[in-house]
Amino acid sequence: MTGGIPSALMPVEQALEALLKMAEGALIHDVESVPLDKAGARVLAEPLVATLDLPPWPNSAMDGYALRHEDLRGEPLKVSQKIFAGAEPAPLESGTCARIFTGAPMPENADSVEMQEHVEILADGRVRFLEPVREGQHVRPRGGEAQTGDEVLAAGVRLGPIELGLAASLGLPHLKVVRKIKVALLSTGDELVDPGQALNPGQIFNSNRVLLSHWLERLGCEVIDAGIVPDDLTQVRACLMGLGHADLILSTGGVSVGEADFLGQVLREDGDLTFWKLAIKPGKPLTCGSYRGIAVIGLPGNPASTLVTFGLLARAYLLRRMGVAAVEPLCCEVPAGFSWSRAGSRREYLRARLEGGRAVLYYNQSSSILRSAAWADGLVEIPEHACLEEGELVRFIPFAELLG
Ligand SMILES: Nc1nc2c(c(=O)[nH]1)N[C@H]1C(S)=C(S)[C@@H](COP(=O)(O)OP(=O)(O)OC[C@H]3O[C@@H](n4cnc5c(N)ncnc54)[C@H](O)[C@@H]3O)O[C@H]1N2
Ligand code: MOO
Repeated sequence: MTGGIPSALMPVEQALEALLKMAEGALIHDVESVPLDKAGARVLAEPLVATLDLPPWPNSAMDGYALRHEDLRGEPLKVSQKIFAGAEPAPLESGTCARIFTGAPMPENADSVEMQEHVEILADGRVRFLEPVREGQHVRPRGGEAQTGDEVLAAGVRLGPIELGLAASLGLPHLKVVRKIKVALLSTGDELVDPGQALNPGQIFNSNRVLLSHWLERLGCEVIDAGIVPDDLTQVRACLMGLGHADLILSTGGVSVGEADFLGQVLREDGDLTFWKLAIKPGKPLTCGSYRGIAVIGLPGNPASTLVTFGLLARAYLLRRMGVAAVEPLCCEVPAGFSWSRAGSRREYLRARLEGGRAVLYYNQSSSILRSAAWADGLVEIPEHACLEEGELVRFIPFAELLG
């Protein structure tokens, strides 16, 4: 549909598919090595392969006594050594046990551990085992978590606290990650001023810029602040021309049909339009294409429209460009704590909170209201042309999934 103006609204899945295809055609291939403590939110560029066995030696899972199972013949055992975590134990003398603590290496010849709560210490210091001991119990075997050569994380995984902890457990000080995608962030609108400036008649504070720049950083993007551009065709065009060093131009506002909506006009007239106008509420005028070879996503300016279209569509595009496979948020189905009789032709995303396991709606779902999202835990999806009875299951997409 490049260059044309669509008459029908594009379904959300189709727009997502088009965005992911665009992203796959322009994957970021540059790789850099970053220290572990700077690797949060980055995307792993190559599989993470274990360079050692984890754990590197068998060790005790309990505070207690290490023994050789065949030495248990009903008689108490003498304690021949004490082994703390970090120690290098001597081989276990036959017919004895070793005092051992959680995480301490098992001595050679020992194959089982009994927890200290299940033994009795006799007056002469020997240990009587009060419960049957299963051979191998409470021993964490060498390589039980990973063996040398195992792929523990795939390329394209996003590095969060868990993945970084895993890399640290393998002793890796640096990780190879995909270069951050450079996103030029642009706000359009004569009415906008940034917080800290005086608010003159007719003006409003620019909330989209801060919302998106923090969000982009959480997603591992590099933000290029392209400022606020007035509603002026020449200036919008000049601004886009000046952003040729970005991987993506992400704008808000100016994509609807008003006389001052120039972002969309520039893209339609002298860029390449991939799509415009989706069957989504809020967010209908979402515009996507490229300008002089640079990808452009034009989010609608209303704050809740910006939030929904960025969270459901632009986020997936950005992650996929950095090679992330899993770009869809995990969602669940919950009973609706409301009924819905306004079947619409656009798929609707309502800001909702979970209360007693049910989704309840913020009382004002206007796309101009950001407070609704601050109140909510996530978005409830109402399919096109659907009505709902209270208690029916609805799809719920937690903000926690979208924001990270
Ligand atoms: N005749 C029609 N009018 C509108 C339609 C339509 O189909 N026909 N669509 C409406 C829908 S839906 C949306 S969404 C908006 C989107 O308009 P734009 O993307 O062109 O955005 P603007 O007109 O520039 O702004 C909309 C609204 O949002 C405020 N805004 C803009 N930028 C920011 C910002 N950075 N921070 C905070 N608030 C911002 C702006 O002041 C407007 O109130 O169009 C409808 N109109
Ligand atoms: O799509 Mo608009 O975002 O309904 O307000």
